[in-house]
Amino acid sequence: MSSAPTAKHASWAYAEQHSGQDPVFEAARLRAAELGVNTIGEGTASALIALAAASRAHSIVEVGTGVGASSAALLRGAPEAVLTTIDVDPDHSAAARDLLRQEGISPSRTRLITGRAEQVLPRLKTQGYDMVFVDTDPASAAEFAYEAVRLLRTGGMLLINDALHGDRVPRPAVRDAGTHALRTLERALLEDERVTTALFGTGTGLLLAVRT
Ligand SMILES: C[S@@+](CC[C@H](N)C(=O)[O-])C[C@H]1O[C@@H](n2cnc3c(N)ncnc32)[C@H](O)[C@@H]1O
Repeated sequence: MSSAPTAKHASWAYAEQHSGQDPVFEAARLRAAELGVNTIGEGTASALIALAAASRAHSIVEVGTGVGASSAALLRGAPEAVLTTIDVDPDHSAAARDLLRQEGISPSRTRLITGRAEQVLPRLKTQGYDMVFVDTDPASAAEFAYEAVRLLRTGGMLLINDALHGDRVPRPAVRDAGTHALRTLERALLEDERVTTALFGTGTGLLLAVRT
């Protein structure tokens, strides 16, 4: 028997707070509010830390640095990793640099690229990476995801943030372009024989595709 929607929501809210408040992610949230950009919540941060730790990643690519919360989470989980992170907005890259300093990450572990991911991703090495995290806008997520699958080694993980676009993707009546793009991407990855997928309700949706 399925649980009532309110109980489901309470479970989701409880899971989001599983790891408790963290000063680095709290600082990220405040900086993101100042800059008017979204950032990951505590639930997504703890998922990224755990998945990066499980993957024992050495090389990670991130699309959508923002204020650097997800960068900090990925590098905290994978202490041996070097992160290549791309953002088109120099103010966001600067905020991320500050946050990573606060997290105690050596600058030698991050390659912060200010530029459009459409131009940067094609230059990165095929099967050269253990993880790719995509956190930009829904319309471009599909394009970046296809590039990301090319970048991954066998066993590597692609993670698409905001894969449920808030709560829009599960509601059939919602048909805006971004929601449609994310539904199409979910189906495309499900049918892609190079990966195996799982869709988590963490944060605003986290779609995982593991390169087989
Ligand atoms: C939701 S924010 C990322 C939040 C970040 N992952 C965090 O946890 O703080 C999305 C970011 O994607 C960047 N962005 C949007 N389109 C882009 C593109 N085509 N290439 C590179 N960055 C892009 C924006 O400037 C913004 O900083």
